[in-house]
Amino acid sequence: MKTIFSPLHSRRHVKTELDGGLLIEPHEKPSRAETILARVKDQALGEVLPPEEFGLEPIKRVHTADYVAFLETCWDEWVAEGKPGEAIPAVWAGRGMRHRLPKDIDGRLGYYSFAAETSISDGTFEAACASANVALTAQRLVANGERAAFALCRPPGHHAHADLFGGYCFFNNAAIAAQAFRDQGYGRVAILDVDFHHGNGTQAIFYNRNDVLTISLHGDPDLVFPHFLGFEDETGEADGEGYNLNIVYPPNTPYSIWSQGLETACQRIAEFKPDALVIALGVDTFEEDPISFFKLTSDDYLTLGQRLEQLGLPTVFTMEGGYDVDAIGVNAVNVMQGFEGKT
Ligand SMILES: NCCCNCCCCCS
Ligand SMILES: [Zn+2]
Repeated sequence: MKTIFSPLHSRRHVKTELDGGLLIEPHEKPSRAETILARVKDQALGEVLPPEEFGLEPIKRVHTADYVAFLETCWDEWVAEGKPGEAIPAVWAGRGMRHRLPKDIDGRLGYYSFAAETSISDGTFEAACASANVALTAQRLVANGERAAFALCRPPGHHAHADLFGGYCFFNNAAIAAQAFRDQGYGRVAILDVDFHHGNGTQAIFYNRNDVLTISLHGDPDLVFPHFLGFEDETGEADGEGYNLNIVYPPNTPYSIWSQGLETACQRIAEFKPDALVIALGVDTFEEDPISFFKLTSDDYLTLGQRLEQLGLPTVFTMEGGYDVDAIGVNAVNVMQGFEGKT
């Protein structure tokens, strides 16, 4: 299987993440991508290719032009205001307030985000664009005949809404790849999000559409991020009614239970008969993940890959979460190797 990787991921190098009232070293750190790349090479998974440049148009098929423009300039605006630290949103429109775009950078950061753990500094926009190009290059390979391709995306994307960043995400790489399939004539596309956290952005982007089926298996939002979306009664709206599926699990869920949800998801996908499949691959479902609470083992990712291959679809994997950096390479590449038949 070919892997798409961009060294420009390292332009995303923030030094802070607001967590527990402290500014900690970010969980979403450059070594995540480097560790996965090393494992890809160590396992000779296949060719490693740089992304092609697709520009901002395919990104704007999913994200609003004003949001993209904001991400491009917000760091410079922040610095121009003489702020001493990294750009961190700290104020939002609460209940009864107005969702309008203010002029001030603090207001604009709040308007275009939903969480405060995702700092911005120089290079974030460049890295986010490169990550989208990685996903679009993998999509193009699959559209040109590859059975599957691994988009080694960093920063991740599945928490990003059309005009909101958060959860370490800026551009929704999985949604951008799915929309590219649609724009190239693939009538129906399924997105399966197996990250520990709900793919709130992906759900929101396609929530009123029936041409893209969105499914997510994740930790109970009553207990974990993103807290305010991802419940099982969210099934889509308008034309999209019945085309969103959330499967929620409690702490300490092992693969033997989680895979029952995977089975439900695979059956829904088979029923939908998509022309292409995008897997939003987070491996923060791992038993040792520092910010999650499922109990999947490294071998379970081989089994997961095998099951996904049985769907028999052209498949793009977009890398999402996974924060046990020592294990992320084995866990992510196990999915690809399982997909290719390794047991
Ligand atoms: N105390 C940890 C809070 C983490 N909040 C953001 C999680 C984003 C996961 C992206 S896959
Ligand atoms: Zn996650």
